Amino acid sequence: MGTVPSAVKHCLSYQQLLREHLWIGDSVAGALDTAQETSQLPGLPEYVKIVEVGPRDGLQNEKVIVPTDIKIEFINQLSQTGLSVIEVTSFVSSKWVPQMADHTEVMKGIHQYPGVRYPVLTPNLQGFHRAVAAGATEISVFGAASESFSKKNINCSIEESMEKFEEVVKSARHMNIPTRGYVSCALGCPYEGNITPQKVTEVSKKLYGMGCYEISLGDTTGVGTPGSMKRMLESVMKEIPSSALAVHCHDTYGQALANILTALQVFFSYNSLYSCGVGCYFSSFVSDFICVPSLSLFFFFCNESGFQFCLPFQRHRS
Ligand SMILES: CC(C)(COP(=O)([O-])OP(=O)([O-])OC[C@H]1O[C@@H](n2cnc3c(N)ncnc32)[C@H](O)[C@@H]1OP(=O)([O-])[O-])[C@@H](O)C(=O)NCCC(=O)NCCSC(=O)C[C@@](C)(O)CC(=O)[O-]
Repeated sequence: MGTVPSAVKHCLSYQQLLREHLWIGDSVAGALDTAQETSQLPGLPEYVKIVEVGPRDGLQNEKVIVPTDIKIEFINQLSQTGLSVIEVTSFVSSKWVPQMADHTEVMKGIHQYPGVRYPVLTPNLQGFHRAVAAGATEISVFGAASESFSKKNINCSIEESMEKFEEVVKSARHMNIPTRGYVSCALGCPYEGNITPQKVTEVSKKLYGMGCYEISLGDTTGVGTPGSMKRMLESVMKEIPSSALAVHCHDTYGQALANILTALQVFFSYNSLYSCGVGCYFSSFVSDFICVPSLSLFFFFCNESGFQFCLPFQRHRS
């Protein structure tokens, strides 16, 4: 893809880039289009769903508070790119995550495009009720496979977190609100180091069992490798159908794409044998959009230096 910024390659397939002629001349695009559009790489999914989490996972780490209207504009522009799911914000404590203090304003302020879903993070019932009051129609609870990370992130043990999530999922179900579940530290923990695939499986199974429709397995600090990704997924897939799994790979050490490729291959091989559907996330680093919010969204991906965002994928097989 020549000089197309690498972060852009993370979010669009080459077919989509060519089809929409974003930077590439019509003649080149046309020539490649016919030959490549119909072909599918063997051993890889035909379709991948991207769930954009930049407005939440990216912005939550920004040191300078991003103005609410910029966040809303960012989300509105993302909505026009063809994404089907955009994670908007988190209903967490502003003492812990000041960047998300405007969750209600952001949720109420965005334009909700038809066909796009806008989930938000809710760690407990308090967050859930606030999210619903702000108009959220899909939520995510977020646990961890590491005790230390759970305590530092949401101030409770894994077991306590499961009790809180159970309440949230139950309330959500009564209101016909779908819930996703995150499992952080699926490939390693910043405090404990190695995390066993068995522990990831155990936590994932609990979240799935309580009613989360999809489990997103997070390589929170980007320490994963294709080998550890494969081992972890093979363990989790013994308990949870791959159609209900996603991966969320931070690109801290430049391994996200390799890890995602591995996840897609593992999901594909299982799907070929069994049923359908996969999911995976990846993240990248972006920096420019805050400075140039009025430009086309894709200009925002030019520099790989700023904050992080994640793009979950999901595949459907016919
Ligand atoms: C979980 C809590 C809220 C517990 O908060 P807490 O302080 O531990 O809990 P608490 O229940 O003892 O409550 C203490 C105070 O917090 C308030 N409170 C209680 N709940 C809420 C709420 N929902 N929203 C707003 N306020 C809340 C509550 O009202 C009370 O207020 P006070 O009486 O002191 O004034 C807190 O620890 C927190 O906000 N943590 C932040 C977690 C977070 O957002 N982390 C980053 C996202 S997770 C992530 O990035 C990983 C992921 C998903 O991306 C996947 C991956 O990469 O691996």
